[in-house]
Amino acid sequence: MNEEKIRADIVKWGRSLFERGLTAGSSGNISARIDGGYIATPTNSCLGFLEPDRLSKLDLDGNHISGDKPTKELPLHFAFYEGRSCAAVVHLHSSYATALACLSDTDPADAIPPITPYVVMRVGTVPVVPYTRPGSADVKARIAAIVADHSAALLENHGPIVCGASLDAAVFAIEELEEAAKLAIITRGMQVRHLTPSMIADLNATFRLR
Ligand SMILES: O=C(O)[C@@H](O)C(=O)COP(=O)(O)O
Ligand SMILES: [Zn+2]
Repeated sequence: MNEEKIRADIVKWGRSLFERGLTAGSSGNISARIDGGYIATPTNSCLGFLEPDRLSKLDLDGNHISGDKPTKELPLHFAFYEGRSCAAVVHLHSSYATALACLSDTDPADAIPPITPYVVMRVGTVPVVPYTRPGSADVKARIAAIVADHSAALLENHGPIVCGASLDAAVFAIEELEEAAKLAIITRGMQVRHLTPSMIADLNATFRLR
């Protein structure tokens, strides 16, 4: 949780996610724990062009200490930090996960069908959290209702959010969530073989990163 390393990693991952088209314009936000607080992306910043010294520094209560004004989604990020043991939170507007968040027939309790092992191992079951306006503190109660059992969610009509035990883990998980959402969309209406409950239990027992 070295601050300089976290700042460099947020810039590195932000650029990588942006350049691969996983979030566009000034959408998305990233935060990570450091000793005594957090580093977060500034509001209205483009993840592709972050500067380490301009990232927002917060104390343990989320108060802004230095750097540019933080993302307006701090209530969303803190709902994960307060509800679960995690070290980083990543929110994107990636296309396929966001598409699932917009489809009215997505299962709100289990938005990503378990059709490959990796999504079970890295992400787990993904609920859809009812719509709140971006930046609204109302999202806190909605996340609080699911966060004990889930490290990822789809924000209804908005996009995916994931937390992880490290920034790398959170990024890998949201990338896998996007890939699994893509598979779910492109195989819609086809005869898809799902992993069975016993296959999922075996994966969870063997691999699941909590
Ligand atoms: O969708 C939104 O407006 C936010 O959730 C978002 O993605 C970017 O907001 P900022 O981090 O405040 O720029
Ligand atoms: Zn957003």
